[in-house]
Amino acid sequence: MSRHRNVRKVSVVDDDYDDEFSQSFDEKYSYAVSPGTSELYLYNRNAPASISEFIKGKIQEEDDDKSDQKNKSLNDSNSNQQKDEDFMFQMDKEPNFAKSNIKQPDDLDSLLLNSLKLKFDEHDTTLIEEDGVKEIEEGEDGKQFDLNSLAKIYSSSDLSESKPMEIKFGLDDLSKPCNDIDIMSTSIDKLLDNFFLNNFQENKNFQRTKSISICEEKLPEPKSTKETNTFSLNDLATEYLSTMTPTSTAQTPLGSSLVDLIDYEFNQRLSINEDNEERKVDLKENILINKRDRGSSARFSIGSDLISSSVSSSTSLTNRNIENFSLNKIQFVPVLREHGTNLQIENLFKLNYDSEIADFLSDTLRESENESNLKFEENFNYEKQKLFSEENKPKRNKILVDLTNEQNIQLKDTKKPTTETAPSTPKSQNKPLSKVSTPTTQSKSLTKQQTNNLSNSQQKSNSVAKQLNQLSDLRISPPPPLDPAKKEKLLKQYEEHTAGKDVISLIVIGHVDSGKSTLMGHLLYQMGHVSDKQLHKFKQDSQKIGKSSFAYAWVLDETEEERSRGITIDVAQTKFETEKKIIYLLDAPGHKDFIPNMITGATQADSAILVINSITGEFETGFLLGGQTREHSLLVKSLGINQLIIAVNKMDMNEWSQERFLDIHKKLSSFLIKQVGYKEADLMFVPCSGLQGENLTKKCTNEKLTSWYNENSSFNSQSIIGGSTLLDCMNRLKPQERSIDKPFRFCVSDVYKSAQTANISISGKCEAGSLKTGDKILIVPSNENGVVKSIATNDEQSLQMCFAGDTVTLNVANVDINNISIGNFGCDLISPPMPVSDRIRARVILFNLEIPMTNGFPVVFHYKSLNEAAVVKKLVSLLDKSSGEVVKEKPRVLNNGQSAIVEIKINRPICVELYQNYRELGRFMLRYNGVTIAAGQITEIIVKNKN
Ligand SMILES: Nc1nc2c(ncn2[C@@H]2O[C@H](COP(=O)(O)OP(=O)(O)OP(=O)(O)O)[C@@H](O)[C@H]2O)c(=O)[nH]1
Repeated sequence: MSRHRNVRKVSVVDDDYDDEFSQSFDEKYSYAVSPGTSELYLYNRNAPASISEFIKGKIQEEDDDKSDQKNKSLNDSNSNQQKDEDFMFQMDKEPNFAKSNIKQPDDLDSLLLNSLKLKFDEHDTTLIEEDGVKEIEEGEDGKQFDLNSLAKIYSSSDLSESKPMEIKFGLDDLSKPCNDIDIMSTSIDKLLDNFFLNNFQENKNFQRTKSISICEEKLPEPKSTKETNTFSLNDLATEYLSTMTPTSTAQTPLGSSLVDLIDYEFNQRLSINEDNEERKVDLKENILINKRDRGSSARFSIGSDLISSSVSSSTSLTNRNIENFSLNKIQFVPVLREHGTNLQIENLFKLNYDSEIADFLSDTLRESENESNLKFEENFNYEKQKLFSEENKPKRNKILVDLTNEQNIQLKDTKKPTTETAPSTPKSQNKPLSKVSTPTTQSKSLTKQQTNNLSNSQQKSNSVAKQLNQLSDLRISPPPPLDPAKKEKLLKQYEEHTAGKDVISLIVIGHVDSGKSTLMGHLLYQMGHVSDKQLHKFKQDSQKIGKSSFAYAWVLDETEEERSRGITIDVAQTKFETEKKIIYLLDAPGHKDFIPNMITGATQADSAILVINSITGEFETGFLLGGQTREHSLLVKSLGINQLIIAVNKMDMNEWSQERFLDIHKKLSSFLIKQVGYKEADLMFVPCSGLQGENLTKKCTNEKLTSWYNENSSFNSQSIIGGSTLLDCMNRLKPQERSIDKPFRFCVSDVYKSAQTANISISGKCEAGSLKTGDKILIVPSNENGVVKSIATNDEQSLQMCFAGDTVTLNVANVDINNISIGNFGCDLISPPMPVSDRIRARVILFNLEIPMTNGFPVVFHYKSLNEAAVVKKLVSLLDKSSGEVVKEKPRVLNNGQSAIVEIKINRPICVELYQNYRELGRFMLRYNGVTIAAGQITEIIVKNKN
């Protein structure tokens, strides 16, 4: 269901992990306890300890770990510290202890300060007071606090009987023993609850159920609107709505469906009433109205005012699936999930701007496959059409050409592109369907409406006129060859850009828990991309939640949910260089629920490391039908990944057994060669242990391995080169062909407002061509155009140019974030832009089909970072698998293992390229019911004629 996914970046080079992590929380929330500690506490469900006891335990543990010097200084002041700690402890235990022991306010201040300083690890701290609230402030070298950096002391100044003293650790919560707290597994839940509860608490007596504090006196027992202590977001949202609109009679009942809530919300917000029939089309349209009318400042959400207030400007959509939260950037909007046929708001997810929600709703509703959803789709298109109409024409200086509509395009014979005058009025098209298969010499001019738009644009800017001129020459033709002199210059620039190294995107795949993240985390550590300090922290923190074996995996598994669950959810990406290569590493999730994420990652990769769990029984599980070893290798091959390193991992668990390694090699290479279609020369098997770090970057010294795995091994072959390390295998990967001399194509995987400037940051992969700072960029299909102000790698290295194969972030000026979304493409303004269509013909290979494919077969179309609902409209012809010749026209059904040409209708127009023009962009996957059923190559792009 999740359609757009982001490839999360991992700043493994960032030395200050704490700082980065703590910044993931909104400043509004004063985390006295570091997020990590709060999390530990919350996850430790069975611990009856109060938070303070828990923290003390933690500090004790940390103290135990500290260096000798530190211990010495701590020991020197041991008695005072002990006293302070005892005091804190007593204070938690006995509500009146503080009052009876502190005679003057200063006593308390100094006691607390000392006590907290102790926890601050000797950092420079001061106690400040503002509006009766005392707060510990960090000193010069701030941001280093591990614990309690914002411990607040409320109402303590007069110590009167009437005012209870309250020391808050973390978010303002009730003091509750841990096992009474209803804990949800994601921090986002907690933040959400606090968010709502903060706002409701005064009037509504909502109980705070999911965070922590220590109070000297308990707050009055809150009342709940339910028997239980927890509330669904629905309840809260409904409550919110009734709070915000007290005069309204249209109350939405508890447990309202999503539809009710949205309907209600938008009627309120947009003043849609009975009199305004035009606007009161239906709920779904309202969403789009919101999207377009309210601009980027408005967010579609229940309680959007409140939500907006806690939103920072540099937010970003990382994933539409609630499972895939990253805590790095916090923003709240509802996540929609299906419950049978009823859609309900169930949780939150973050989103960067409004247009995403419309897309998302569109997907969600469409996927539930009922009548109203189809209606929604129509409305969506209707709204989209309206966007391009004269009256709704945005005032900004941009090109508004709906290239998806053939009515807007006139085919004409002229070989010359039109000049800079306004394009001619279109002639009507009578062809029902015009297949714009490749290559074609037809070019297209624009409609009257477009002409007007273009004329306006021309008046405003000559350069835009030039761009429009280019657009009028749209055609799906092979990319024009580059002038030889320019090509030579470009290749020279590329050589400088890469310092003569090959650039390779490498995805790490394999069955769940095979050790992918651990292997890569350890490799990055050995290569110096993770500091000892970071690793120490990962080890400590993972140990605290009983997951010490995941310490290395935490290098790449950055999100709280990934760490607590011990699985990778989103694709994490990092970059490093070897002797011969510049490697973009993508760590994919192994769990079958996250295959769409894995596919998104794989679409960006050139080669793959398939990680195998060599433990007896484990390899077999991953390899059996339904295991991800099989599925992943089939998927990556279908996506055009032709080289595979097979890391036979966890060899420490079977005593580095030669027999086991060779057994796995035999079974797997046979499968990969015979069934998946790899050549033996493109496979490299390497034994290793990610956990022990053996045979990753350095030659293994363990005799159990070196005795049989060396240059003289009798079994050495094309796919086993004895003695090679994992890094050797990476260096041995063959260089990829890059379409550097083709027109620029940039697949958008993330969009967000730049934190530093008013520009928009667009992350993604440069699939073809090149781009330099100062170049203009056209985003399709919205035809948004802007100027590239800067280019940066994901480790924030600034670049003058990017080339095919690079994964970068473009900082673009003069574009509207609302008109750019994940899955869009960036093109240059020199060559014809990328074709946009909702209908293609493709050659597909079918596998995993549980039911035969017939006309009208519903699928999810996975193309680069997009997943779109689609339908296989026609089975055009059955092909001979090896020769590709047509065996049968119009087959009635297709089955597993067959190859065919099919026509696919995608639910909305998207940017696509023909396989023969751009191999990188001509491939896609089809999934049905959560299973990948086909891989395909786009052979024709069909433009629909509405006449
Ligand atoms: N003994 C041993 N254990 C390992 C090795 N590599 C990983 N593990 C353990 O296997 C478990 C899973 O490791 P991960 O790195 O999270 O596995 P993964 O494949 O990334 O998991 P997903 O991404 O969720 O599929 C952890 O407990 C690791 O410590 C190894 O080489 N030897």
